[in-house]
Amino acid sequence: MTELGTSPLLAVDQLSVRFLLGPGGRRGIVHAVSEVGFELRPGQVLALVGESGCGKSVLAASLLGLLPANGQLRGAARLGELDLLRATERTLAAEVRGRDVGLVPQSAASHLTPVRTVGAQLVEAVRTLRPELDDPEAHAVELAARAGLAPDALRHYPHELSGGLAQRVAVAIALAGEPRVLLADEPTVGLDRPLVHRVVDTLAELAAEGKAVLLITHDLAAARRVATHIAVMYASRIVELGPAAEVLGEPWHPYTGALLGALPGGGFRPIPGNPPELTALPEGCAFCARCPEAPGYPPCTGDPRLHRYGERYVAAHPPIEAPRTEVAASYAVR
Ligand SMILES: Nc1ncnc2c1ncn2[C@@H]1O[C@H](COP(=O)(O)OP(=O)(O)OP(=O)(O)O)[C@@H](O)[C@H]1O
Ligand code: NI
Repeated sequence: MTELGTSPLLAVDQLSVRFLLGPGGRRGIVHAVSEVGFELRPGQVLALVGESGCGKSVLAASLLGLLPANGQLRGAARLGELDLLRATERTLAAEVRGRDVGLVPQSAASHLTPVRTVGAQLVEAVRTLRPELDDPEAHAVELAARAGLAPDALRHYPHELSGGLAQRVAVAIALAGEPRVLLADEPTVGLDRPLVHRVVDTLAELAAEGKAVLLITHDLAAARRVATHIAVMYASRIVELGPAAEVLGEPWHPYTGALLGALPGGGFRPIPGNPPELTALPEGCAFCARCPEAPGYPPCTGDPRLHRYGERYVAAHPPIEAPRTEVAASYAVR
């Protein structure tokens, strides 16, 4: 696991994103991300899980300066020494996106040019991002190997590749700028289980080499396979955060438990009802309206902020034997 004292590559604190609907927000305000905090250190794979629309992609976009024009940001986010939320577009484009932060997009094939081989596209990424290298072709083959691709795959056009191979091409391209952080937004959507495993295993290997990975996914089974840490997001907030084995082994927030119950191993029990509208979030714990345990045990305090208990953080639902209740001032993932 992580060595203590390693400083975070990415540190997010109290980050909120609002979208104004209509001029001045007169038609409503979407609370897409609320007071989110986490830290990401070398060697960690942090899986950000939660149902569709809870704010995962908006959170990722906000870190990279890719929010739509009606988005408003508050809080703090640092990439090493760089203040991401105050960085200029020029800095974000030149130093962050594709460089310090490698992006593995959803449906990779659609981000590739159909008329050129994937090898040519990978070599071009190397030429652009590593102009100092004498032999970009050789480096492209090396990157492909690190992403689990045989050199032969590079001769193909995107449409000739399976979804799993296309995702690995995307991983290879994301590695071209030697990023310290990899951000993968639903990299396994539409893949069958063995391919899901191969893609996420590749991400885990990169973390083991010292990179930090933020894996955004609906897929708790994939998260269970490779994540060192889990952040569970519901209706714009992180409701639970901690070491993956502990959070998945003994979820404290009933939403985490409900997500696990919807897996094959949990009996495929769907979560009844729908998440609240992000334009009209309730006060307090947003999950209460759907909660199988409400009113129940552990009792819901209704406080939607994360509270810290040792290495774990949970909102609204203190563990049964809570040693101490303290609002998390920061979100050190240890
Ligand atoms: N420009 C925008 N204006 C208003 N609302 C927006 C805008 N962009 C995104 N949203 C809303 O923000 C919320 C969060 O969306 P987001 O894409 O982050 O969800 P997600 O968790 O990534 O879902 P999925 O798993 O389906 O990708 C959604 O309700 C979405 O409709
Ligand atoms: Ni998304």
